[in-house]
Amino acid sequence: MASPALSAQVVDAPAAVSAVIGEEEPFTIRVGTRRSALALRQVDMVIATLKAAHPHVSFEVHAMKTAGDVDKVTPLPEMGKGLWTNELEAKLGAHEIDMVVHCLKDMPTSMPDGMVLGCVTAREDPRDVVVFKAGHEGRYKTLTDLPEGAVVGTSSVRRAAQLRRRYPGLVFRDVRGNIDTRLKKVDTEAYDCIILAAAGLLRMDFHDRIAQYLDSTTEGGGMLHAVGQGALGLEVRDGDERALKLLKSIEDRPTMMACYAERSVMRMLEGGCSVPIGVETAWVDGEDDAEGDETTKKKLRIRAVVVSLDGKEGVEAERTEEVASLAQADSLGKRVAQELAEKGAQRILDVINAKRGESTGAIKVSDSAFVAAQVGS
Ligand SMILES: NCc1[nH]cc(CCC(=O)O)c1CC(=O)O
Repeated sequence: MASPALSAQVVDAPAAVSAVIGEEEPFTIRVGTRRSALALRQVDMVIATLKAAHPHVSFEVHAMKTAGDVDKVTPLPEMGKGLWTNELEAKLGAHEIDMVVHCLKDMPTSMPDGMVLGCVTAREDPRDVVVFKAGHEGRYKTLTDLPEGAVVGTSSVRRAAQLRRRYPGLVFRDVRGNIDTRLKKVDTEAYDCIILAAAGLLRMDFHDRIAQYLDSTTEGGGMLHAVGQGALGLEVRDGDERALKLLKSIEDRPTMMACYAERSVMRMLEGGCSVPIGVETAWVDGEDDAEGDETTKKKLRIRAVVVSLDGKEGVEAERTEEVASLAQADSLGKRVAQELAEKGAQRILDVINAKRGESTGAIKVSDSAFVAAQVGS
């Protein structure tokens, strides 16, 4: 990516010079986004990065509400897939916009026909965090400090189920709404703390509300974050080469590969509905070879867990492999899903499906599902 200083020089150059150095014709990209403060902040960040690298391109923000923004009552797992994305994708398909900036974690793991995940940008901290009620911070530093019966706000089955497993004395209660709403609710309603993604809080400058970061190494019982959490996914129409080329310049390849692996695990395990699955990926040093550090291959380590709704059962898997392409990231994810299935994830998913009834469709991890999964979809 060009540095902002270099880009500024290109902008200031006379037209003739621009032509000589191959500067392109100006054009406009219409960028779709949700209307929440976080979504708008994210779209601003993406546009700022794109503009720095491509000063000849203009950007227009088209903000709109999605089903997830409108219906704040129906439990999330019952709202089906694409509750944060469908309306935006319809506009993209109708050529009313050219690109959508999503929280990658809100994007279904299979892309609709005619759309592609053009790129994933640099990831914010992917971890979940604990935010205590204002005034509680003095008394409690971590979840372990909370007394029996303390109320934890989260509407995420993944979060509640993992934490129930580690902290059976805590009570879990739904909390919905944008970040501001949830922070207000923890302060004023009957919650002792809430669990949120670090990424949203950090992007909205609420650093000071973060009391504890939760990950697999958390003392007293950690948890794994959502697939794609903390990353932004930029979606465009398949075949829109101009937009795709633009996105390539701001892609973060290691993040994109890690997220492909995470999404692949989830895609293999889900059927008609969402699965309480946590993941954690890291690039770790591979074997040193004779050439020394320069050629040391980085390996991708992925941990994953599938938990039962009551938190009583959990199936975990971990693999570390060399990954140098999106297809390899995808296969790593499939192997992790296969391992989870072999260890009993299917039993947990069957119970969840039975509870949710027939409307959501059954989850089945079968060999045919593995074969049918599209690499890179
Ligand atoms: N719709 C929920 C949602 N989608 C993305 C984020 C956080 C930001 C991110 O993961 O990139 C959140 C809020 C939360 O989980 O606390």
